[in-house]
Amino acid sequence: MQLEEILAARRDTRHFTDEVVPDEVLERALRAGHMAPSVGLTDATRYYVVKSKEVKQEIKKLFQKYNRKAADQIEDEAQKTAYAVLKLEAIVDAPLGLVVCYDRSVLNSFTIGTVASNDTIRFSAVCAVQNIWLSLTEQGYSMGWVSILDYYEFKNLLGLPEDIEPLSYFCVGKPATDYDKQPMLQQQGWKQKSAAPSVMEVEKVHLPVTPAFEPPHLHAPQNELLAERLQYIIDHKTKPTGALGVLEDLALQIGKVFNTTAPEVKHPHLVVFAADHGIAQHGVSAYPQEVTSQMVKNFIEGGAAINAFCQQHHITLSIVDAGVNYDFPPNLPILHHKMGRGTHSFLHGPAMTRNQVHTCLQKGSEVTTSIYQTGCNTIGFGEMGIGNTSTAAVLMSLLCHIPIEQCIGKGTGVVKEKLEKKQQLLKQAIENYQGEQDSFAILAHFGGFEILQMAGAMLQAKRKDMLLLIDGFISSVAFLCAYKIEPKVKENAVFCHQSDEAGHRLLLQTLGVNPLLQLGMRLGEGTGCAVAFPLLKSATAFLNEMASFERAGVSNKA
Ligand SMILES: Cc1cc2ncn([C@H]3O[C@H](COP(=O)(O)O)[C@@H](O)[C@H]3O)c2cc1C
Ligand SMILES: O=C(O)c1cccnc1
Repeated sequence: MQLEEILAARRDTRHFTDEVVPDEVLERALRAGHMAPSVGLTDATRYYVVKSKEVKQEIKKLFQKYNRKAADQIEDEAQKTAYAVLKLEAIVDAPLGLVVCYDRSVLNSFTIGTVASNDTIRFSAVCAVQNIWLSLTEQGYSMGWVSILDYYEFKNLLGLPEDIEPLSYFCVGKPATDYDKQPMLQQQGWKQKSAAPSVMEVEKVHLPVTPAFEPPHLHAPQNELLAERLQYIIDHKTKPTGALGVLEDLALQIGKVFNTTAPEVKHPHLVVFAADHGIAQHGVSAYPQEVTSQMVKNFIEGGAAINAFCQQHHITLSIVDAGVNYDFPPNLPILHHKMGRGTHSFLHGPAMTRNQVHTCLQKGSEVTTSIYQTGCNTIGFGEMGIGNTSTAAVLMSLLCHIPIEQCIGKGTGVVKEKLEKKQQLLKQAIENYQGEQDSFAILAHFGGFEILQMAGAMLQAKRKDMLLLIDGFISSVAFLCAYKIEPKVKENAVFCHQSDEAGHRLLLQTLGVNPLLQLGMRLGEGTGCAVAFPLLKSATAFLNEMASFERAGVSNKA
């Protein structure tokens, strides 16, 4: 067969005969895969063959679980019915299964072509898949790509080593049909393939113009007279002096921030900034990177912890895609401020550029402005980003000059060897850093799109005289970044909860602040802010509603 013929005949196949695939056929196909280009000559593509019926059956169950999930997402009834009859896999019926994987441990040392995106390792595996597909077609066989799988569960099911990531599962065999020489989905009337490739010419460049982020111009210093008046009112409520403890400090702070003796929390809002981290590729989290995008969907569907607490306290929730490694549909109800598909790993090079730091601060600031315009005066900051306790730990260490060991915690639950690996990697990353020591250089090198957008949002909230609710470890590190730019941001910040993440207590101490709660939580998402919210309401309630000694006719102390 000529190349053109092979290309035209290649089909994503779901219907196979039970004819065994001879070893020579598979070997020839895998040799073709091995001839495919690989980024930086990494040769990181790995193959696993599945022949066992039992293994196939378990993989099929996983497919069925996710296929049900996919079907549930279809709203149109006719489309749902059409979808139900499509055969989208042949896991059990195909004589052979092939798992194409890539070994991400190649990222542990310098690898050509991965500086901009380590997706290139995965893309290399895809090139191998296409070669295998063409070789099988040439030999009279075919393959089907099973993409409806949860890769994390799939990886666990196969017992793949930690650094081996599955690209997908492929059904291999002799095709039982040629689908009338067209893609199966077209033959079945699901969709028509476009007649010709879509091609356009780029005729000019659009050079980025990033205005340097302007630190907030603050209004007049906080009003001393007002502070005295507030303290007087608090002290003359019908209670022993200081008897409402922390609520008194909180009432004083809220009054000062809102510049009134009768403060009210208006349209409270919680923003979760989500982004991915290149460092997650090195296995520093107990969970895979896909969880970030999956949790964003969970936030939208209302299923996360922060949804429950926001609903409980009537707090409006917004989600920002600050740089998740996933392309969300543009019509998803999130704020699209994507800086990229995750930062680069900071192990050997910078996570982002200085320009990106400025853009993050700017975009974060825009998020707050849009929320402020809804009449909100109280804003909480949460985050979601697999690997972000690592980024946060390094930023804390370098910005506060605290040894990294004291900043690292177990994050999502890394223990024993994995925790040791996290410690080693982060130590190594800091040792590898040869750049300047100013805050912006450090922020650019170690990054965190969501952390810096949060910092920008906090600075703008200060500028707008809003009350800032700070959550756990990561939110506090974002605050630290904002504080390095404008220390007065502290006047407006309420530290809601001391997380169980190891570095948080020390960070709060270093910032000289006291958290409202310590509930042993270590989640993030802004949950600490939401849980502490009733305390703010109690603070304003006693200030606004309690009688003074004079009004109630109660005798004050002698
Ligand atoms: C299901 C799930 C929901 C979460 N919600 C917040 N995080 C939290 O855990 C992550 C940080 O921990 P590490 O650095 O170990 O990855 C962040 O995404 C944080 O928001 C979650 C983590 C998971 C797994
Ligand atoms: O305190 C936090 O913000 C935190 C701790 C562990 C995991 N995720 C977030």
